[in-house]
Amino acid sequence: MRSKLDLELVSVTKRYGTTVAVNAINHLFHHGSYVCLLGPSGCGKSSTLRMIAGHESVSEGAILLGNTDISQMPPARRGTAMMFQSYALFPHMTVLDNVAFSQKMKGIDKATRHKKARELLELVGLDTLADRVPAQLSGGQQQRAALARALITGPEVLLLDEPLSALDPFLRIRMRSELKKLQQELGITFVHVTHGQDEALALADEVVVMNNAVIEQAGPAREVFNAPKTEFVARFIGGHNVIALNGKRFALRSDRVQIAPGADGGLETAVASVEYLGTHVSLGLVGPGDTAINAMVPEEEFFAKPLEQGSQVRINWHERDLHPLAQ
Ligand SMILES: Nc1ncnc2c1ncn2[C@@H]1O[C@H](COP(=O)(O)OP(=O)(O)OP(=O)(O)O)[C@@H](O)[C@H]1O
Repeated sequence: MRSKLDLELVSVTKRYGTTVAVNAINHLFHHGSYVCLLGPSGCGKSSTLRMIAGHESVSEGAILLGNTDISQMPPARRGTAMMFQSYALFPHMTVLDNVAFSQKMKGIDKATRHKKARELLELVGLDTLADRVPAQLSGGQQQRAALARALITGPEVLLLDEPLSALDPFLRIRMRSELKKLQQELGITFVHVTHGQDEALALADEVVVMNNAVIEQAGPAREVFNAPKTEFVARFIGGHNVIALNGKRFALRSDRVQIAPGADGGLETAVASVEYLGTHVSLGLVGPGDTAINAMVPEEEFFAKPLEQGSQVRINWHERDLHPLAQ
């Protein structure tokens, strides 16, 4: 069902000179959903986000928020707000003034804008640090300040360009759950650009996988992971093998590869590498025609019958775990 605040891209193209960064993409972002734009470097994710924000012009096509074409509007009037990778906080201003900045530009009086800024700082848990300058904040706190600053305009769509990339791995995982919680509390749309597959799967109600300036596949995180449609998606989303059988190509999840020494059927492979990963052991296998196959074996199962580099092992799978890929 469509809502009045859905965001829609209609045949949106971005050209920089002769480079086509985004090629006639169509997509409907449902209001109130957490969407991750996922793809390798240079696939057009940031250009897409910047066009939605109004920081980059649209070469062709339209961007609709509800029934309004926002593609020619100035950024501040669109109903969108952007949080940048570097947070872009003003170093000489207090956190409170950073958050209140856009309200100051609108000519809103000091008492009103500070009251609003304090509300936002409370929302992100920074109310006690309002009088500090950005250099006196940790990476995670700077990120929250940047979030509060973006949210003060009351956007219907928050655009986040690699918001977690500046954080160390531990903090990244903590902040990503905070982002999700915040999105759920606010009930607005978050569009989050990342090249991290784990991040997209952990956060997104919908994952939009881009490649070479187009959307290769979009859908709920589980659907994209369990049924990748193309070889690119299967490889990029991770955790899959691409195998050729009878002239067709299939995706097969690494954790669905069964290690069945001595069993009939399946494929005969050689163990090229063994990596202990805690919950699983990752086996690098080489099958007929030098096909590389990865098997993720639960650690208990592996250590019940350990294998070594150079061992021969027969692998198998259920027919239902083979997903045909577009040729
Ligand atoms: N201002 C620009 N001028 C010229 N070409 C650009 C400009 N910005 C981006 N491009 C090109 O457009 C293509 C898409 O870039 P974009 O930044 O949208 O990709 P991305 O998927 O966000 O990549 P990354 O993950 O590296 O940020 C690339 O080929 C890039 O070199």
